[in-house]
Amino acid sequence: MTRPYGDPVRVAVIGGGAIGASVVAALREGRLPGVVPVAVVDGRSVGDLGVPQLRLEAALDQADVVVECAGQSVIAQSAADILNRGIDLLISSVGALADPEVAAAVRAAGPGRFVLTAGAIGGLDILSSAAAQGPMTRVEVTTTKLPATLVQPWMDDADAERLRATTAPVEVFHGNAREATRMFPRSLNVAATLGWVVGDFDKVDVRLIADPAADLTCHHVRAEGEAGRYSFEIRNLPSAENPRTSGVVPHAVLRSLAALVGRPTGVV
Ligand SMILES: NC(=O)C1=CN([C@@H]2O[C@H](COP(=O)(O)OP(=O)(O)OC[C@H]3O[C@@H](n4cnc5c(N)ncnc54)[C@H](OP(=O)(O)O)[C@@H]3O)[C@@H](O)[C@H]2O)C=CC1
Ligand SMILES: O=C([O-])CC(=O)C(=O)O
Repeated sequence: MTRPYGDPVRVAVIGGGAIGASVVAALREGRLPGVVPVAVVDGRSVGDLGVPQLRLEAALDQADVVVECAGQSVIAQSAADILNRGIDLLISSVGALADPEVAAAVRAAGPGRFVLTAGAIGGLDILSSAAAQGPMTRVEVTTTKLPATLVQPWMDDADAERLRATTAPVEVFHGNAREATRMFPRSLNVAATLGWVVGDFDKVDVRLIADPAADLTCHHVRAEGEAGRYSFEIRNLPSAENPRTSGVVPHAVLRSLAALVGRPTGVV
């Protein structure tokens, strides 16, 4: 969307939960000068976040940029439409792009631009550069979270209860990033982000561990290729609002938003 030089960048936030509410609050406090929140969109009432809660259509009428922090269905259902309207899109639910049809539709849409936030992890810059130098031969991530945060609607009651009650670490998933983010859509977007960065969701080997002692959420990334060998261990404090999500994620989203609107903060 074209806007006169110097006009504020208007942001609609989809998802007024742990990430979205923090992003709206930070923007209202002026964290990114010249970037203003104009609407929040959510399927349920989010209370008073200081901006109107609108339906998606009404929010898009007012927005230069959409920040998605709701869930993968929003990307599957609305990303192409948002981009086709010339609105830029920042994606948190990166796992949606592990579906080849969704990824193709998003890549083909425009003139709006889309970017993915690094979210809960880091090191994606060097992995992206390394994958550009030559194919990665090994990409692995082991994520460890509190058991209750990993219960899924597809689990039967007995399995869900066993998971909640576990007193020792237990592996709940081992497979590739495409399958990982489909089975744990609100917990393994990081695995999909690694897949996107190295250009192959199926190459990323993902282990998900439920650990009752995991006061910090851990993402241990190991990768190897022609360019070198990499290992990062990230330990994030879970969000107080939603322990499934790392507390740092809204700050990553704000950092990505700064870059998207052309005001990157230092290291990019
Ligand atoms: N890239 C990364 O590193 C990370 C990405 N994420 C992604 O961000 C998403 C949001 O995280 P978080 O803020 O912690 O989650 P929350 O559950 O706290 O908030 C999400 C909000 O979005 C709402 N919502 C869900 N689907 C839609 C929809 N189709 N339209 C409008 N509103 C919707 C939810 O409503 P309801 O509860 O009724 O569904 C909820 O109010 C996660 O689901 C995940 O996909 C999260 C963490 C890290
Ligand atoms: O916040 C995190 O640590 C990771 C997460 O939920 C996700 O990747 O979906």
